Amino acid sequence: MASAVMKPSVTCEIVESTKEPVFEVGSGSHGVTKLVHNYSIEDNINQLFEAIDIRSLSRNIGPSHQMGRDTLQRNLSKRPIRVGSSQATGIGISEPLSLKQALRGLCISQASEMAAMKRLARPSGLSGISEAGTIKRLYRAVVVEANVSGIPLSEGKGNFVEFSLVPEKNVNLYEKMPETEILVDSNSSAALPEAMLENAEPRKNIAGNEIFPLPTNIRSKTSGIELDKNGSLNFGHSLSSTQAGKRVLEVDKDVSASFKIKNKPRTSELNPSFSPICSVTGSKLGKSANHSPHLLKPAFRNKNFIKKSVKQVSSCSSSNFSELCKMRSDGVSDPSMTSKFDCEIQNSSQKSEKKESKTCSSLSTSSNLSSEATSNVLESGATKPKECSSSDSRAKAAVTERSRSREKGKISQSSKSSIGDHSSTSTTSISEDSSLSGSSCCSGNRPHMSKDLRWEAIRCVQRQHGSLSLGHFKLVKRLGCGDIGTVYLAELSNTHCLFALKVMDNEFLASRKKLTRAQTEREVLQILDHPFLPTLYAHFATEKLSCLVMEYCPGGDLHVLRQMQSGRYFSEQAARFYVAEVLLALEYLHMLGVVYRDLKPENILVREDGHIMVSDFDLSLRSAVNPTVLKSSSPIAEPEKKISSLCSESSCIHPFCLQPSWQVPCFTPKVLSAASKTRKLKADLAVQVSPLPQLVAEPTSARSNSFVGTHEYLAPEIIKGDGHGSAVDWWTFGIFLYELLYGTTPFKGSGNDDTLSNVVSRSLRFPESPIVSFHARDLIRGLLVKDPENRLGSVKGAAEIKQHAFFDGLNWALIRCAIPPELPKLCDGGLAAPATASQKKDGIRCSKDNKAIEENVEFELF
Ligand SMILES: Nc1ncnc2c1ncn2[C@@H]1O[C@H](COP(=O)(O)OP(=O)(O)OP(=O)(O)O)[C@@H](O)[C@H]1O
Repeated sequence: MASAVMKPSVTCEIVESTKEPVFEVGSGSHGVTKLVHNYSIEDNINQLFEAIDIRSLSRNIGPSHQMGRDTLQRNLSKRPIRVGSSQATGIGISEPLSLKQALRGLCISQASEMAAMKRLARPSGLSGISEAGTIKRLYRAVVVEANVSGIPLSEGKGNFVEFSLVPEKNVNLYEKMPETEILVDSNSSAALPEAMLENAEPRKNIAGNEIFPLPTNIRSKTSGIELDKNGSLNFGHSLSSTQAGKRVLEVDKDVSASFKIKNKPRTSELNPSFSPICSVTGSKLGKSANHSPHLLKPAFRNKNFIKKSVKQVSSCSSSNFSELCKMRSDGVSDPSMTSKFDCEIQNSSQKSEKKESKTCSSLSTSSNLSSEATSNVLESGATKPKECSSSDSRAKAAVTERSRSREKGKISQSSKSSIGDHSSTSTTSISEDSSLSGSSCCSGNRPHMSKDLRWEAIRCVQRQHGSLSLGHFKLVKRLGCGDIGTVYLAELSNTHCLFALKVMDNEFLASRKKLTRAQTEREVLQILDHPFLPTLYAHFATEKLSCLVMEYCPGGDLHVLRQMQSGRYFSEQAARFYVAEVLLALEYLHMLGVVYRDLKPENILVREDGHIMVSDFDLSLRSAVNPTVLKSSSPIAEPEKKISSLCSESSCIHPFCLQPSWQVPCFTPKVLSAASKTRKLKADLAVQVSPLPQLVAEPTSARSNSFVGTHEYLAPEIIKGDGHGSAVDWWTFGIFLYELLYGTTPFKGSGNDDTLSNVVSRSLRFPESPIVSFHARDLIRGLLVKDPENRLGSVKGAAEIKQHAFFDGLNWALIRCAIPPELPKLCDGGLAAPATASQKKDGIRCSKDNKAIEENVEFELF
């Protein structure tokens, strides 16, 4: 019986095995292993590794036995397991050097892919990671090309042996989050803007999915599940919809530069009966999933679940979008499911076409709008929806539930209004089509939302009815009204798909010279595809009305949310989160050549999951953008930044900070061969790092003389009429941060004129209370520099601002997966914050609106 014996000599040899005969091992200083039994290759390789293990162990057994025992213990605790075994009793790998020898010729990329697959396949609670260090984290699974390793193989047994090196120890999941990875669906990953990916290095696994390292304190947005500090699972936040506190101030500025202001004063009182802030950590998602009829983001990638859902799909009525939508809201996100949906939808549309709409498409028939009335708003040539005898009871129930869920109360209104004057603009207008007729689905080339079933719901209606019209929507409630139109929560009939429907009166727009604004908004919306910006699903127009079908954002806006905070200001942490997301949205807009110009808390809507959505683009300035690659200044020029960026924090944001666990093994195998080496590399980099070039895509050529914005947010150069460009967004960004932190804007005067003069001439002051960190104040100071040339962000745009110390430790690339600040409790249905008396009227007015449309009387738009 062959057995392996460790010789306490310098050269270790594997001589014999006391167990089952596996190897007969040749002796000698080289320790050549000779295969004498035709056991499985797995066993052979395992044995080889045992031998390596033993050999390396023996090296440690020298003069001190104690040392040898310690090493043995250490190494035992790192033991990986055999292929296919769930027990940690297989091969032992003790030292990186031995491992390197043994694993020469490994296919590293395949190894890491398999590691990722295996980790994902394991129950999360068991995904502990041993202390074996970087090498074992990244080499958990390897494919050994046996012939490269010098192991003779039996013919016909194949040349590959798969090893799984998995950790044995279960550890606190939360602690080990930095070492885990998130699987991002290949399609949705495309949604990550490049700016957000600058620090994370995704790699593709076998399935073609991109894998990103997952740092501490993150959750999977797709699953909606997050981990608290104890490692226990919480469900995603939901926030009540709060359209109420809109600072509505209608401002018209005619060509002659004077402007009329209809000021609806901003009351700063909240209804005392409104519930104070309370944590929603817990079961919110489940609740909102039940009550809120709008679609949730794709959820779990759970095989079983998907299978089950596929069954449901195949058995569901092909014409019933409700089912499809519901299933999507239940979390079906698998691409295969989408194609399945597509098939079903295709079939459904074909079938229903064949049946000449005799079978109930009921897409518009259960609408509140009567067919007679809808004929008024149906565009010319559109097929008039047929009457349907049976309405969708589930849709009705959902709507009833929603209307029941409207909470009562009173909320403050904002006095900040947007001033829009394009009269003197020198904007480069990029217009696609200005015709106000026809309808269009805007799904083209939008990877971020491509899996969203709402696209298909709209397409389905278009297929069935030729084009989309107002008659296909049930208006659920009025969300609010702006300078150029009124926004409704609307359900695409019979689909459970909710949208924000912005309805604009063409005549009104023309008479107030606001057609350009409406057009700008549509054009900007059409090019957006970003997690923090709204999706435009479709737009259509009649002779009388123009409509934008947008993504509905149920969480209200930051102005209202701020007033719900104690002290009416956000904590610094919450403010940092919101401004960071806004910054990414602005960065994306600037890259598209869009200067936003209307940043204020009122325009920052909160999604159900607590992340933000920047809205309202009618004041945007569009221009060409010239991306420039700027060479960073030398590390000597910015010693503080560079060195501080090389910190030990796993969530460091600085592009120069190379996190060992974030390295892509394919490119840096040597760096990752041992934790100590990585540490050394990191230390070396602190000295040697050479500056990387930076991509700057600021629309620096954008110039305008328009007097646009909101008084308290207007940049000095706008007020002075000096002409302005993208730097105005960094000014407003400073005011925005100030308001979130202090609950007021810095230059607010007793009236608008006062405010404007303060903006131009008064120096920036910070109140003593609340106490705000130096970094936050420093950032505000940098942004609120009156001369736009010297303003932070004016040279390198968002990239400059992102590097400010206020954002230290923030993971830009994965912020959309970060846990948003706690939100006030959702009211039932998650649709609305407390309704004001006027809102209560709105509820009634909603139905009146429909009536108004029906009767073609003055539609309450403005
Ligand atoms: N996608 C959306 N989801 C939910 N609510 C929305 C959405 N878009 C707009 N709203 C709400 O509808 C209201 C009107 O929005 P709109 O953008 O038309 O006007 P505004 O913000 O006052 O801008 P402006 O007057 O500058 O056009 C706002 O209170 C806003 O909160």
